[in-house]
Amino acid sequence: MPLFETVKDMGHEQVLFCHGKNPPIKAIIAIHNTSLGPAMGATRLYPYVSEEDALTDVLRLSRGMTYKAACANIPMGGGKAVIIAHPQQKTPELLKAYAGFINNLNGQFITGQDINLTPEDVRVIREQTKYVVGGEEKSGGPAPITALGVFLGIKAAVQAHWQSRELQGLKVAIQGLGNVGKNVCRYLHEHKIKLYVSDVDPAKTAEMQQLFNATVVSNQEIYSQDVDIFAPCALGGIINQQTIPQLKAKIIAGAANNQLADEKTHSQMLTEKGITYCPDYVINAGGLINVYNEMIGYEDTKVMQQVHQIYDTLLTIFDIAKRKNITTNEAAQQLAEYRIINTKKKPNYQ
Ligand SMILES: NC(=O)C1=CN([C@@H]2O[C@H](COP(=O)(O)OP(=O)(O)OC[C@H]3O[C@@H](n4cnc5c(N)ncnc54)[C@H](O)[C@@H]3O)[C@@H](O)[C@H]2O)C=CC1
Ligand SMILES: O=C(O)C(=O)Cc1c[nH]c2ccccc12
Repeated sequence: MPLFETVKDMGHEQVLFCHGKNPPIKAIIAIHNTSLGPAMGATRLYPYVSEEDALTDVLRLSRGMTYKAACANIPMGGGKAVIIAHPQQKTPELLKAYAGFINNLNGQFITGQDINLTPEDVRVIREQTKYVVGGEEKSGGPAPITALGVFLGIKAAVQAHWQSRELQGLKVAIQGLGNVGKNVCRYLHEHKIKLYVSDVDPAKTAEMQQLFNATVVSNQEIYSQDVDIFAPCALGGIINQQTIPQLKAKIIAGAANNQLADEKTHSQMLTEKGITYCPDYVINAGGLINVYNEMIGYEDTKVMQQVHQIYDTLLTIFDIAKRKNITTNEAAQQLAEYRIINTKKKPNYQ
């Protein structure tokens, strides 16, 4: 699709193509919507196969951030950035050059750590720009809060799907046991849920087997497990034409961004199959909630209250979907767009 057609279709305000020769840098910063405040979104460094893939990823992720903030009642806009590079090409010079591009946006984009960036990388970026958040000592990073949000989302989906509060005895398949996935496992195990896990890193599956008596399965088999709930906590695009027919789970509730390979087609297929899908940007808002509160002054009780809202928001979304006979994905998008139109803009964060 021609560039402006796509951007118009998805509703982005600005897309910045960042290029430099010395050091060589290619990055894209996408600002989707700043109606509620400056655009927030962490930066992902990834060796994209093509520039088209990088653009598609950043456009979808940044729009997801707009909806994420709106659904979580965070008065900020949505953006996201990708640096097209292999992790081995990551140098302090590259990160500093990238920080220069963030500065050019004068606070309209606030970023932090996503895939393939470390807290140390964020420190390097912070030397050059004030528009980065995350990695504060006191909050312990966003992942444990994201995991709590996912756990609460699972509870909401169980309530909506089976009208039940009972978690004990349920079976959950978790794909990806990184910072979020392992904490999701911990919450589920504490509630006597049986775990089935996969990860490309055998050390991580072994740890979950040992700590929580999880059953280890391969990445190919994770989709077809005879479980109640599937929790994708690794990559995007995993709900697609190939995987949907394999699913036995009745609920999809996980942290990964961009879970649906094609939002319209695949959310429709899930609805037809009677699967309750928790829209990714609603259930994984814990990370954003955490970094936003670091920015404005962290208070545990406030963060907990905002994360617990994920439960109620999901129930509202399931209810809208049922009443209007639309997918949960469409319902979440409608809720987000309603809030964006009806919320008065806050002054800029500087
Ligand atoms: N950390 C956070 O607060 C937030 C994370 N997310 C999303 O949640 C997902 C997980 O995030 P983190 O745990 O922080 O990342 P992470 O990088 O710590 O963990 C990802 C895990 O997935 C595994 N993995 C990679 N490819 C896999 C495959 N094909 N099959 C199975 N496992 C595979 C990796 O080995 C790793 O253990 C990502 O998609 C991220 O964008 C979304 C919102 C907030
Ligand atoms: O939920 C996402 O995809 C995020 O990008 C959340 C997030 C994690 N760390 C950050 C730092 C600045 C802005 C957003 C985030």
